[in-house]
Amino acid sequence: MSKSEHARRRLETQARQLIESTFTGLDSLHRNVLTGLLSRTGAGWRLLVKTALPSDDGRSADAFLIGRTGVLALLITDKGPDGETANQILRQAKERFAGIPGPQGRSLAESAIHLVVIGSGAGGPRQDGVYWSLTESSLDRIFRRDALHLDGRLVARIAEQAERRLHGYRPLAVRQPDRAPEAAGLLDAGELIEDQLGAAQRRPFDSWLTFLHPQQNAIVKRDYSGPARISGPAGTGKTVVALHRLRHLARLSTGPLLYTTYVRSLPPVIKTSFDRLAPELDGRAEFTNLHAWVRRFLTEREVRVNVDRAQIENAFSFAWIAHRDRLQSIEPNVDYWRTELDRVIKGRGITTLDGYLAITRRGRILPLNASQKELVWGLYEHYQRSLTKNGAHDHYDLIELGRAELVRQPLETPYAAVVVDEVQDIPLCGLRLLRELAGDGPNKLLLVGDGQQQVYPGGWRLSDAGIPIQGRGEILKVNYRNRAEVLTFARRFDATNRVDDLDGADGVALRAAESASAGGTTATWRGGSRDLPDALVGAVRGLPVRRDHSALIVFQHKDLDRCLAILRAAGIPTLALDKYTGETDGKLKVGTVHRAKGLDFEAVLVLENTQENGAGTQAEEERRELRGRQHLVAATRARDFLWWGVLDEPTTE
Ligand SMILES: Nc1ncnc2c1ncn2[C@@H]1O[C@H](COP(=O)(O)OP(=O)(O)OP(=O)(O)O)[C@@H](O)[C@H]1O
Repeated sequence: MSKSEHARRRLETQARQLIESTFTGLDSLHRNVLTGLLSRTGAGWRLLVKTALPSDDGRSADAFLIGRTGVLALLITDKGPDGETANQILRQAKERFAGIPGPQGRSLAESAIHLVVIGSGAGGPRQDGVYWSLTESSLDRIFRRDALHLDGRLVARIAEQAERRLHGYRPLAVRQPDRAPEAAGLLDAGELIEDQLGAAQRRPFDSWLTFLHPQQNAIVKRDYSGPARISGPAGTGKTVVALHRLRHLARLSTGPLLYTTYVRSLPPVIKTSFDRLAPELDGRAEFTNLHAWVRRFLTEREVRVNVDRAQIENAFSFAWIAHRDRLQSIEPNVDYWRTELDRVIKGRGITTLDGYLAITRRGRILPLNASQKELVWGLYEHYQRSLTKNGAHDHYDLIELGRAELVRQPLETPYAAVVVDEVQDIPLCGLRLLRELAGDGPNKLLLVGDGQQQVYPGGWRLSDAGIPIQGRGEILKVNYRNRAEVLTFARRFDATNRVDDLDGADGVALRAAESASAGGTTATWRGGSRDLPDALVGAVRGLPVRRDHSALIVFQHKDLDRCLAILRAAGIPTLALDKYTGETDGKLKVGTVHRAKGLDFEAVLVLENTQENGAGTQAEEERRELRGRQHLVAATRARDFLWWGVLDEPTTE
């Protein structure tokens, strides 16, 4: 028998003896479960057991377990409680625990308190939405390492308060006789090592799963009579609040839930976080990007779509060849007109020249008069004709087809709640579809975003999509992600004169965000392409945190290819951000800023290429502004360490 197995058995024996001497007449289920839980107190878990056991009213928790997964109210029974009883037990638990003060002005969030019902296993583990259902044999799932997110000090802080607040419960603990009391009191050996590793930066765990700022907490629970919006600068916990709220709404409803966004890479990572926050909701919430959702929906409805990149590119090329002479005299850059077509005309769902003549082209610097707009319209018509002739659709057509189908026949089982993250990058037609999908009902639609982080050009206001927010707009201001030095660095990209709250009113810029975490490190490099390999490889090898908690972010595909070749030659393993799901795998994450949106990493390396920062036409002016926002997004992905490289030599290869 291994040493650790031996130690475990000893703790179990101690635990069994203690349970048997403390409670008489317990049934075997209670005895076994309490023994299993109590033996974990030797590794730092805190257990409080109802003194009245075995007499049981079934209307309050049998025990509370506090540990690195947060706070669990436990009911040990073979008969799962009905919804009303479960809610009552959970409510009681929340009353006792919620508001326990935590670090940085935060407090224990109601939504972080779990109800776990443990039975003998007849029905197998089951997720119910209100409670997490486990069996004696699946009890270990509570202690899974991927669910841990609090450090020992926070556990001790909650437990201390809990002991004061809980009447009718007694703390029980066992301890390894041969271990130093201070170590045995908090963590097991593996956890201790992990704690020491993390101590270097002292933010090793995701305490957002448990502690929220009072303002964040209020938004989680607020009752909105219609669509609501959360905005605020980078790293202020908008997504964190949205996830807690999704969980809160799930407990109050029965239907499916949807989290969606424009970016493909974000939903899988957010799903991993949500599964940790709400294990009891397994499968009830769907995490998918907007286009993937629409594709699946149209397939289910047997609506034929044909989105083919080559056909889209061909259609545009032919239209451009036919119209470029007229358009280049207004603005020579083809990308400018492509953006006009995509984000202004198609993205806003405009299908007539009159419609185009009537709109204000928000976010576009170059003014166009009516006759110039007519020239652009020629380009659009040519493009659209080519697509139609070939039976092809572009991504905007896909969204419009989805919306038309929803209008024709709404979903059979509507979503209980829809959360739209990074909403600033969703085209207007996408917003209209989402409104159709969620409806205007109370608490149905939550839009989360920050105009300052828009990485795709083109602009709208929520009112353009017919989404009424009046009085239901929230702004978060405390930045929890970026340590002070990183935040100060990122602020150099905050050149915006005015930040919109997504609906035409004033928002809050990054420069006005309050910083919650001191410290942090930044480093810079500037040089030519010949020196880049040494600089980049040196920066990766010198990262002060684990490589798989770090990312390299660039702004163009050609820089991505260049960096990947350098890293490959140096034998540094990488994972494309497109494939990242939030799991740790030993690899450096690599991708463009478009794939890094909404994510965060302990360390971030950014490579900027000055060739991109051209000067001259108004199109370039607009692109420079966009690039500034992209730089801001890239810099604010870093929690503790930011390396900013500037490549400023014309490439020779
Ligand atoms: N209440 C909290 N307690 C601890 N950390 C928090 C809290 N809220 C947010 N954070 C930290 O800040 C990070 C950023 O949160 P989140 O992604 O929700 O911000 P955001 O406003 O959506 O950012 P962005 O707009 O830049 O994507 C989280 O990963 C977490 O580390």
